[in-house]
Amino acid sequence: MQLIGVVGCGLMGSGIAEVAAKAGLDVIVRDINEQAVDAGRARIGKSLNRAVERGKLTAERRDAVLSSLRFTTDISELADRDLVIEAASENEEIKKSVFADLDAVVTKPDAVLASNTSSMPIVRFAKATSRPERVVGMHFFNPAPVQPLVEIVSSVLTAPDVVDAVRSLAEDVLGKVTISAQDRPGFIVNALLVPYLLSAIRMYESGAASLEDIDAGMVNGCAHPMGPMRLNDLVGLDTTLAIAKSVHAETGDPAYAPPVLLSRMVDAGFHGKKAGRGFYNDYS
Ligand SMILES: CCCCCCCC(=O)CC(=O)SCCNC(=O)CCNC(=O)[C@H](O)C(C)(C)COP(=O)(O)OP(=O)(O)OC[C@H]1O[C@@H](n2cnc3c(N)ncnc32)[C@H](O)[C@@H]1OP(=O)(O)O
Ligand SMILES: NC(=O)C1=CN([C@@H]2O[C@H](COP(=O)(O)OP(=O)(O)OC[C@H]3O[C@@H](n4cnc5c(N)ncnc54)[C@H](O)[C@@H]3O)[C@@H](O)[C@H]2O)C=CC1
Repeated sequence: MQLIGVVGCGLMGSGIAEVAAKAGLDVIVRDINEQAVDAGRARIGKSLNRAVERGKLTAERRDAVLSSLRFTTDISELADRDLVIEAASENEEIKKSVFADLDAVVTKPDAVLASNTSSMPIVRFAKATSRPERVVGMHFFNPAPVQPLVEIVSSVLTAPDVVDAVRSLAEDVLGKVTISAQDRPGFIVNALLVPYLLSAIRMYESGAASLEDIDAGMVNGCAHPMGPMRLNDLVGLDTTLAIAKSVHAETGDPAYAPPVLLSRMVDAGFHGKKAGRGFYNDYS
């Protein structure tokens, strides 16, 4: 797998594209319009510049990585890819339509189509294609260049050789740690993480504690790198809401029900750090 496509260059797509390009792969990134493409390109450039400033990457290597990345708004440019990783917005209809489009344009019969969805059933995306056995979940964590984990999610239709191929790419080429998850709501990590993040929002919403105290509690009491309210902002509140809705719709478990405050924040356009404002309002 040398030729990689990434669909969506928001927070995760740009991070995944950066990881793949740094690993020496040829990467084409597709988003829906020039504005989104420009934002993704800028995000990757900023991340690579930061690595140069911190002495983790040479300027020459940064330039080589940037030149192995191409950006497009035309999905047909992904025709020759060996692997396409879908990282579009957490919306089932958008993702199904991306998979149907990929099925129509990606030509190699052994190509793999992967989804970075946080919560949605992989089998539904598989069924949007004529090759459901070639569809798998590759769930990276945010920020993708930093977090080691990739959850490999097999649907009931995924072929074993597809699972082996993406695991070996994630571990041997991208340098990630993998775990195997079944195609169940929230897979492994988010099944555990979502109730925690939503509980923090409920605690804040109830007036029981301030944002700062909730976060300071988990950072200083449990050695988390950031507290849950900052983490909600990092993930993106629109994405957090979509994940909660999706897992709650399937499980009916009240632990996954989105708090009203979360919906209102999204209604207001406060989508977290990426939008400059979420629960916190100190993002420059
Ligand atoms: C309710 C429903 C919700 C469910 C949501 C589920 C969403 C999903 O599907 C799954 C997920 O991804 S869940 C999120 C998982 N991520 C986390 O938990 C992040 C926790 N935070 C951290 O790791 C650090 O605070 C963090 C790394 C972010 C920042 O660390 P620091 O505070 O120490 O900041 P820095 O000193 O600036 O950075 C440390 C090192 O990391 C590098 N770095 C940071 N951000 C980066 C970025 N965006 N891109 C590339 N590199 C980045 C930074 O350069 C530095 O590297 P070193 O120089 O080697 O130390
Ligand atoms: N934000 C997070 O912490 C994590 C998110 N994820 C998952 O990754 C996926 C992307 O999330 P983010 O990058 O955070 O979202 P984001 O909102 O930052 O970016 C989504 C991108 O998808 C693009 N997009 C929408 N429709 C598209 C289409 N039809 N074709 C191509 N691009 C399209 C948007 O223009 C946008 O640039 C979601 O499935 C999310 O659940 C997975 C792990 C962590």
